[in-house]
Amino acid sequence: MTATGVTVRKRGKALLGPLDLTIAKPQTTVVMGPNGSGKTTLLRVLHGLARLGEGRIDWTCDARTARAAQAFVFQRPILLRRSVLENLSYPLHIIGDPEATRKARDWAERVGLAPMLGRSALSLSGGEQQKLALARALITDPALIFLDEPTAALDGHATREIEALLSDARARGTALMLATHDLGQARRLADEVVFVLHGRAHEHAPAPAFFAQPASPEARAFLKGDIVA
Ligand SMILES: Nc1ncnc2c1ncn2[C@@H]1O[C@H](COP(=O)(O)OP(=O)(O)OP(=O)(O)O)[C@@H](O)[C@H]1O
Repeated sequence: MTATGVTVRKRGKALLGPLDLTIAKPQTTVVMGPNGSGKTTLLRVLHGLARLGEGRIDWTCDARTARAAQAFVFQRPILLRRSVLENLSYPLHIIGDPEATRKARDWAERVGLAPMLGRSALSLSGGEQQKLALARALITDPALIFLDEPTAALDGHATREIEALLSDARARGTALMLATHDLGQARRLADEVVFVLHGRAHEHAPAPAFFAQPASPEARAFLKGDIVA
């Protein structure tokens, strides 16, 4: 994926950009940066949820095909007012997969939601809901998943479970693009880091290099926990 001169505006105000970014291979790209720097807007515009102002976003295939092979997981899971089973099988039913129900049961087993298949998704705990949202994103075997602060509202146990699912997905070749405020999570999961500041990709580096020796004073300050404005 290559983003060139990407901007997003809302009522004339620049929310993002101009931003240039190339993600070369399936890996875990962690997007970090201060509040309001544009992390969410970046994920949204790449996935087509925010309207592109100027610039272009090129995928290795056409944009429609690329986006059909992507999923987006939000901080607060957006679930159907239906059972866990129906939520899980929904993306497969949409594409007419005859094995939708069997695959949904398999995934429920994998993520520990098998005993809750018949329950309303909205009756689950926050951690269970996020596991469900993630399993529903993974069930179609997407090429790329965007995750916007997926564990920000969760406790340590639920966070660990979500991170294990993300590591599994990554090991199976799914690319992940994850915005997080959690420095520990970034260190645990990132192959590379995009540090966003004032709507631009201020730094983009392999994770070990970024954490050991960030290039800019702003990234150094951010990693130290200083306030970066
Ligand atoms: N719908 C909107 N209308 C107007 N301004 C918006 C809207 N969404 C985001 N913004 C503004 O765009 C800028 C980028 O916001 P964005 O949510 O992408 O940042 P972020 O890095 O994800 O922030 P946070 O870490 O606080 O979630 C901010 O200045 C924000 O106030």
